[in-house]
Amino acid sequence: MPTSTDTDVIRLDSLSMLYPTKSGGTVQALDDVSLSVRSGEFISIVGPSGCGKSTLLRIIMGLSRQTSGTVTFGSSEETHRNQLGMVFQQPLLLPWRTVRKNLMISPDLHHTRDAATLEKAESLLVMLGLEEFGDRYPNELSGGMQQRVGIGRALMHDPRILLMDEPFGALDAMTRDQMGLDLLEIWDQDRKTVLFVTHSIPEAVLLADRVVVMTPRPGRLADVVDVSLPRPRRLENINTPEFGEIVAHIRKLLDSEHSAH
Ligand SMILES: Nc1ncnc2c1ncn2[C@@H]1O[C@H](COP(=O)(O)OP(=O)(O)OP(=O)(O)O)[C@@H](O)[C@H]1O
Repeated sequence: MPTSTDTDVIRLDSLSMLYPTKSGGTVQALDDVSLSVRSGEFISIVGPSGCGKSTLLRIIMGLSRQTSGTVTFGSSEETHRNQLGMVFQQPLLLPWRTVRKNLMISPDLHHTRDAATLEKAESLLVMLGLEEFGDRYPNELSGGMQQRVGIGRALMHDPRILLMDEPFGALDAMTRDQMGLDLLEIWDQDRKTVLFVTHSIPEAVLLADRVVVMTPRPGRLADVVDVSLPRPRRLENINTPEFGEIVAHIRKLLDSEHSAH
């Protein structure tokens, strides 16, 4: 059981997930995952392919229902969904809508378009460095810019918690590094709580306060590693011995879990 405090925004208690298979059996994706996430924390989640990282975010988001265990938001389980924003690996933009109108998808769907939501979209365009591109269509943007729109869309309703599932996985290495730093800048403005899934250990360490390391399927928590490097973080941090030590420690954890299976 995780130790809970007043500032916890998400608490996972003994989460397990079994998926039914077509042959009538089951696949266990998660096994007894417990974690407390504090308000404003940036948590990265790493683990081998198929260990249940996406499943974990989908359960928190409410897109999947766990087989057992509980997810608690703040002090209650209710009305949490509008506190959550999710960013996927593919930004899933509507190609026939401009950038501005892609940001407005949710207000348009929920008939909440008003002066405040339009103003929010404009301020996000500025924050994301896309003010020149509001009237452009997704196919006129680079991959990094498209992903920025995806992040903007998740931020439209000002969620307290941002769930990010390999958001930079489809980007080239340089764009990816820059996007990580941009994300930290956005995060620094109002310190949302972030859960960030990635396959890159250096990216996980560069961004996070803590890195959750998962075992191969069924995903359990191998360890939760503190990253006490000073902020603001910069790419130069990657070359420091402290950074290298944390990365090596996580790599070792993943390797030992891999060989134990
Ligand atoms: N809807 C589903 N039905 C059946 N099995 C599923 C379903 N979704 C995921 N799984 C299985 O559950 C396990 C965990 O999948 P999940 O996508 O959560 O892993 P992941 O860690 O995010 O993987 P990756 O890093 O490759 O994206 C996998 O074995 C996968 O095949």
